[in-house]
Amino acid sequence: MKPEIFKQELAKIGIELSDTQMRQFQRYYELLVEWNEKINLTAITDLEEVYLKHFYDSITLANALDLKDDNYSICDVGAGAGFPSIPLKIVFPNLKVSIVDSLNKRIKFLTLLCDELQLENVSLYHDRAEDFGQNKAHRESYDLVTARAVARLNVLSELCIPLVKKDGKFLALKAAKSEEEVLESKKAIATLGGKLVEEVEMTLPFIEDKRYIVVIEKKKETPKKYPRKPGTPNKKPLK
Ligand SMILES: C[S@@+](CC[C@H](N)C(=O)[O-])C[C@H]1O[C@@H](n2cnc3c(N)ncnc32)[C@H](O)[C@@H]1O
Repeated sequence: MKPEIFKQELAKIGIELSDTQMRQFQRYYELLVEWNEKINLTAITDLEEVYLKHFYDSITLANALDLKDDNYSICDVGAGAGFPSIPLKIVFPNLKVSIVDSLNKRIKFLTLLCDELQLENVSLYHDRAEDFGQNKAHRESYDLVTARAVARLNVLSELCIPLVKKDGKFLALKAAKSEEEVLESKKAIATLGGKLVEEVEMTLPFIEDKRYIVVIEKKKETPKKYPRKPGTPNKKPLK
């Protein structure tokens, strides 16, 4: 998807990008490709593919809730090179973004990126989500928590739901087969204090790939023992 088409496709879903925002995406692309030569950030480096499969795909989260007016705090768990939260921050500058990732090289890239793009109200944390979720400063403190391509939903729920404040939402961006993952995770979601609200289905333009946003609302406090210690959610997923 060429940058101009990206702009047109976003306009179709009610998002109008300014010249400044278009320049921010262009600079994001340049830095991503430049840094990808030094540290592994993404397998996708072709301009049109980055605009579609990273930038546009990240912004599809806006199909699940209106991000325009509320000054939501959003935590992106395992954002890697910044997806989905940095494209969302460019489009919705009112968001208060926190990113937690266990790889310091990626946090360093994001520090430089946020500086170059002059993004305000972005906090970056080098930490494991399992420890971050037990940290009083972050536990049950975000309106929204999101993640893309980090783990299966049952594992991801343990990493993300503890960070969501009561009545807030966990939004998992998923590619195919999300129904299977949702079924497998139902009990874990309930154990962690969440409730499945809906699965928003959409299709990426041009390539017709299906995408899903699993929306989980936090109904009750998460029991203190979750998340368990680093590595355990992955080794012994909640059943
Ligand atoms: C496959 S990458 C996906 C990155 C990005 N979300 C995307 O969609 O392009 C997974 C990222 O999650 C991070 N990650 C994996 N497990 C984690 C954990 N337990 N706590 C924090 N970060 C984690 C990795 O360091 C990596 O940057």
